[in-house]
Amino acid sequence: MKTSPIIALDFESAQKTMDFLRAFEGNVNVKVGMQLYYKEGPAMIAKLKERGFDIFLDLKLHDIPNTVKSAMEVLAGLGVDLVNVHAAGGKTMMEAALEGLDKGTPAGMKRPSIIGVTQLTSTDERQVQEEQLIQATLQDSVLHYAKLTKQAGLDGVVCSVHEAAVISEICGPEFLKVTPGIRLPESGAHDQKRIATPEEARKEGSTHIVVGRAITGADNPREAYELINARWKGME
Ligand SMILES: O=c1ccn([C@@H]2O[C@H](COP(=O)(O)O)[C@@H](O)[C@H]2O)c(=O)[nH]1
Repeated sequence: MKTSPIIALDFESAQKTMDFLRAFEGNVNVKVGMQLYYKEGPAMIAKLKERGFDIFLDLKLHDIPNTVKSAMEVLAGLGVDLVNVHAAGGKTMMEAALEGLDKGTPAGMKRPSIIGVTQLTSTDERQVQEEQLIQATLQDSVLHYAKLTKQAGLDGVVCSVHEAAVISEICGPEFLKVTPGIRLPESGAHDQKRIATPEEARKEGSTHIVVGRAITGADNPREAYELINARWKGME
């Protein structure tokens, strides 16, 4: 994927999505999540590909290895650029995901990159310890999942900006650190717990930032995108 911000297309229909994208050229990255994909399916991906967008299909697969492998085999045929699984599904599940992706990628096409979700950016320290009953800090838990993801042969992780630097140290700078939870200083956190600005993401070594509501909820989404892109790339 290009290094420009990945816009989270959390819309309820193809119509609303394409209306929103009218202000954008095909040279931006977009993310299709559960809401849009479950509503519109593969036809939505085809529409976005037609317009030339790079696509992150964010379905966060988490199931037994055989099921994830078969599902990835299907997703590989869609022609998206990036897919993901939950690292909590374990190393064997992630290896199976990669196997399915390799198997399903049509001849002559590049295999989509695949990353593991460590701890959701809506999770905080208390939840890790009290709800997940993990006897470690949130950062150690994220780092553990990052190492597991790397051992399984995946291309990187979803994490927050706050863990990107330490993951780079341990897993290497080229290991993808795709970081949601991006906010401008003036915007609210909503349901996110581990938030950061585009500038912090650049300084901490995120390879990609995912931005939803700070762009889609703005009065002028194109202007918000340009501002975030400039701050992310250090052009402001
Ligand atoms: O840990 C994660 C993994 C995925 N997401 C997704 O990113 C966007 C963020 O949207 P905002 O409106 O910018 O909060 C959303 O689609 C999530 O499903 C995440 O936030 N955290």
